Amino acid sequence: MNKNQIQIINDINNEGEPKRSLFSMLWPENTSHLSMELWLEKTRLGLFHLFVEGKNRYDQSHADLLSLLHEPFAIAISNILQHQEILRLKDMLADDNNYLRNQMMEITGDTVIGAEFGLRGVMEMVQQVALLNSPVLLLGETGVGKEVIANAIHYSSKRKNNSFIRVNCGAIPENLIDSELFGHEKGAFTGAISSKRGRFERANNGTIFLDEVGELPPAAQVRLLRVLQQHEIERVGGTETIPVNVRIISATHQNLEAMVKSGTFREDLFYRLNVFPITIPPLRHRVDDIPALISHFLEHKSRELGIDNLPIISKETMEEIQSYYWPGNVRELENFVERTLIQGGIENKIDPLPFNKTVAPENYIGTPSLRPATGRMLSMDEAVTAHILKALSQTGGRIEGGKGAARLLKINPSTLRGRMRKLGIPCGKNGLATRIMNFNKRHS
Ligand SMILES: Nc1ncnc2c1ncn2[C@@H]1O[C@H](COP(=O)(O)OP(=O)(O)OP(=O)(O)O)[C@@H](O)[C@H]1O
Repeated sequence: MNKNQIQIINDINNEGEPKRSLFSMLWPENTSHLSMELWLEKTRLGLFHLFVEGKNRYDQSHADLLSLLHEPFAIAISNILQHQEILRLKDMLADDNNYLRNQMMEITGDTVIGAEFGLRGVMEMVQQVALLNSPVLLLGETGVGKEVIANAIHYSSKRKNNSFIRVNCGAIPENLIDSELFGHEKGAFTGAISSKRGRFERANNGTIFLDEVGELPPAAQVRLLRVLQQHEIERVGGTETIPVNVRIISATHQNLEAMVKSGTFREDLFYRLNVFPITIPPLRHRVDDIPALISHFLEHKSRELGIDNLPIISKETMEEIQSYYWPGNVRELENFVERTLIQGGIENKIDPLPFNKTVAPENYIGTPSLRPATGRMLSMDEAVTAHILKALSQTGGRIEGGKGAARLLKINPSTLRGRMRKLGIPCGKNGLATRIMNFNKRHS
């Protein structure tokens, strides 16, 4: 260090202002001082000050001795400051984490629309499995709410105060999957300028959500299986094994069983993931949830877009919306609400639907409602008719066979036909479709 940075003051009265006034405020007049500035690289860390009673007590030899202590003192002070900064950042991070977790709870955990109606069965299964550590496999078409349900499981589990880490298995390039999932050490490959924790390590003590798990390439399937069996990972380029305690929720819109048969998905991995499968029904099979979903999205989206007046939806428009096929499920409905708000929200009304109903497959015949619009009780015949029509709509009008309505209703196909005749439900598809539409009009 530069010796000039140590100052010897043997008599305060020889110093100029404001130093003299400052020193006389802090120390008695009859004192000598050694003052050393502490620097680390180009950062001034502070001032180290020694004083002793009596004038003319210090000389250059004392200054030289003190200068030997400059580096250790500067390093010690710098460490203390860095430690304090780490503690401050840690507190800040914990606060941020809490805040974000609460936000997540608000967005997802608390807002599973349809939890009491169309998703009731799903939510019952969520409650059964949430507190256990068993892997869960969420099945369902795109946009049905698999991630929403994964969140609900995590936030109802004992792991809710730890991380929920989502991995979109289909969105990570194949050569980066290992490093993304398991992390890497510095220098493991070109571009690995520092070591990095993978998603499994980040999810430790929490939950990892493997979305689109059917998209995992074969090599990554093998490594995932090893983690599931051994509960430990190895970073890319690392030699140590790191234990991880992670709950696995996976999801797919694909038919994994068919993929196992065709050899594109490992059978052993399938059985490990498929411990507790939950199938989330498509939106067209729970049309009674649509009004609640629409008001939920209207409220959220209008807040986001800064639109104050919520549009009023007429009964006819709601019926039209409910009879649509919704191939993109809840996500499509959410986008539809946003688009409608942007286009017509200011006029305070929902314009005629901008979509084309003909996208529904030929055998789609709509889903009847069991809820009478007027609030009156349905007669027994009406309720049975609605129930049969609902089953038929789920089976695409099919009565017989493994995927037929009779199997769904646990009765003989001939008994079902008899009941349908008695209740005036036509058996041919065209007549059936009209019947359901009419029924919906009367009872939705
Ligand atoms: N029951 C629900 N209540 C409230 N919002 C929902 C519900 N289901 C889905 N959503 C919303 O719909 C959108 C799509 O849901 P999500 O991403 O969970 O579907 P997904 O099945 O995981 O889709 P993908 O198969 O494409 O990954 C999200 O914005 C989500 O918040």
